[in-house]
Amino acid sequence: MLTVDCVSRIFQHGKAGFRHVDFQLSKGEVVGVLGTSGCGKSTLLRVLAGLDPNYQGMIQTSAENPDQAFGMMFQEPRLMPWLNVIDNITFGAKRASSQQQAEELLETVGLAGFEKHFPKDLSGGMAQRVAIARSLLHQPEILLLDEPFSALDAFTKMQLQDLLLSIWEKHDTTTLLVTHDIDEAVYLCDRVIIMRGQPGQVESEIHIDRPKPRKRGDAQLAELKEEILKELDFTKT
Ligand SMILES: Nc1ncnc2c1ncn2[C@@H]1O[C@H](COP(=O)(O)OP(=O)(O)OP(=O)(O)O)[C@@H](O)[C@H]1O
Repeated sequence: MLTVDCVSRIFQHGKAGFRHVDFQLSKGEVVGVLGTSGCGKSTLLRVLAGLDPNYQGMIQTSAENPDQAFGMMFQEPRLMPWLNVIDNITFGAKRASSQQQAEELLETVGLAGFEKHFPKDLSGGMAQRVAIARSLLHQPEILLLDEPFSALDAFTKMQLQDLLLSIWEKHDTTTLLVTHDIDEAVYLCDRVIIMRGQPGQVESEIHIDRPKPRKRGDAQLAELKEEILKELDFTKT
């Protein structure tokens, strides 16, 4: 569970990344964050992940061990080129069981047998699969995804979205997904938070009450997409 209570990030000279953000995530919930460029989505994820401690407000999780509160994945895989796949996944891990867990995760993401490959030998989609495995290694309470598939081609993106769905089904991982892709949000999320403005604030929330797995062409998802576009002020589409 995650509670974000009146959180703001003010940069030097009083410039705000985002302001007075409030929301909650329940166990196993997948929540999307949508908003126009510059409204503070990435800044918010950085603050939640503990990469930027200079925020105001309160952030609370139910994780007993703070090191296990968040796992993070970015738009690009951020693998270390001099380490093979398995060493990239276990890099920095302290537990003796990490090696075996990494091998299991590699199988989960469809890359069994690629343990000894180096990042230069992987496609963009394969590298993001490794990044997914790495983000799950310490069994985080909450997964933070910052536009994880936006650099991938359409087919690879759909494969990885379906991979996330199967991981959620198995692990019930609470997830916050920042995306620009409204189709992705309505296909994957239980709820979408809409941010607007500069500095950004939470403007509204839309519940995607459709059973999973969903059909990408579902007419009700198309209606929800329309609703989101209206909330974002793209009324002509
Ligand atoms: N270190 C910083 N110092 C000053 N301003 C910053 C800093 N980091 C981000 N900002 C500002 O905070 C605002 C929010 O940026 P952020 O990257 O979080 O937006 P975003 O919604 O993720 O944008 P995009 O969708 O384009 O990725 C922007 O106006 C940005 O210029």
